[in-house]
Amino acid sequence: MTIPVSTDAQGRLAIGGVTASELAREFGTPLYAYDVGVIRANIRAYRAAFAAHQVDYTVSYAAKAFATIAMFQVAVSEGAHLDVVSGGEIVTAQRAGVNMAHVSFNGNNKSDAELQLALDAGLGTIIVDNRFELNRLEELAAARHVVQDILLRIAPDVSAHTHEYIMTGQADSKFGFDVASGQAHDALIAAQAAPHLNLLGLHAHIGSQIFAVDGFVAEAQKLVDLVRAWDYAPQVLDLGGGFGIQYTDADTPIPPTEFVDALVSTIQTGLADTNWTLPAIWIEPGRSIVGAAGITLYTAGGTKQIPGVRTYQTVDGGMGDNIRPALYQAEYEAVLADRPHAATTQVVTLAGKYCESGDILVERAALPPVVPGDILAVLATGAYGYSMASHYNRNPLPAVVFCEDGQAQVVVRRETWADLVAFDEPYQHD
Ligand SMILES: Cc1ncc(COP(=O)(O)O)c(C=O)c1O
Ligand SMILES: N[C@@H](CCCC[NH3+])C(=O)O
Repeated sequence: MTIPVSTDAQGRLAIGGVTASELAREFGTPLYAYDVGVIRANIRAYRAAFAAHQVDYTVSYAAKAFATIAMFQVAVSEGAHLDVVSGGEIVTAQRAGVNMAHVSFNGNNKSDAELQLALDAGLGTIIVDNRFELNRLEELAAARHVVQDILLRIAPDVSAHTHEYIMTGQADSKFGFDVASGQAHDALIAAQAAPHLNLLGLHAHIGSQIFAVDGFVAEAQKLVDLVRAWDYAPQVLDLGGGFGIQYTDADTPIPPTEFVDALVSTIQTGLADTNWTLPAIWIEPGRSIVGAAGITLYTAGGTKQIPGVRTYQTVDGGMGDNIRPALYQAEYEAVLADRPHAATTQVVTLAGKYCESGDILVERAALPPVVPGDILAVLATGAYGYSMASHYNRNPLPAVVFCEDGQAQVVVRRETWADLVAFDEPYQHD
């Protein structure tokens, strides 16, 4: 195991000061358990990194990584703003009591209903992705006699080193205005001329789970070059999210200060010889705020040993609560909750309970002996686990519990089998 874990006085895995196996006993499994202190520390680290530069900045938590009322409350209590991508995330923010002026709205195909909700809710910034949306937003804002602050999302044509499906900044992307064809410049002119839109600046995002600082430097430089070429002094440059975290020993995470220092210095240096006010620098981290804070607890089921091939160790969850291994070949580490530091004696494949051969949580999990009923913990599942969960095979979604200072609180209740059929209507055909 390479990921550091906390333990209680008996050496058992602890989450926010609560013993993991006790969480499992009290709240059942599968269970998403979060150490709230880690979420707070991650937000503080980004904010401190910016504060050290004395620049105008905003750290917006990218809600898509894990969107619940409780999470939004914690994020804003630490001074983070929020970046949302759907009507559902906007309504969750409203229910969490988030100041809507601190919410930005991303997305490549926002519906009319979502844009209307955003305007009516008074969202601070809408990050306009394409020309269709720019025109539509102007019409909707005009109908309401409001002026909406916007950023233009630019496709920065930076190919980040990450899985193809989570790479978004290259030119051939469904996101943002293309620069080379002149679409981005046309959008700038149109946005500046739109009476009900107030252009604050530009946005870009290069992808997710990125470790190399150079991708972010290239992205910041692209935006700097662009605003210089356009002779346009932006009030805001938003560099998106995508900062990588450690899932296994193959990952070498970079501290927030390194990313932030590189972004700030690229923008400062790049604009040093202009007489412009330095734009506010915004970022939108999701995974690096919540990923390491979350652990999924499972109850071990039986094993299947195939001599000379492998041993499957089953658990009571799987691809319905964590689709990332099946979708991106994502890797995780697992520990036995009551003996996280015990010597490992076997390498098993941690398999879920879903009707799918690809329902594997950890391909090669080094573990001590496991017996049915043991609690297994998959580490660093806080981002894109719950938020990408599904009801596949009609399995209910697990509960989410927040742990802090030795206290545990359910913040999303466990679904029941009855919940699963609650929206179904019988078919009546005469
Ligand atoms: C526009 C935008 N901002 C922020 C994020 C958050 O990314 P991450 O969770 O990797 O920090 C994403 C997801 O990749 C995104 O598409
Ligand atoms: N959901 C992806 C990342 C995509 C981020 C959204 N643009 C993951 O689990 O890694």
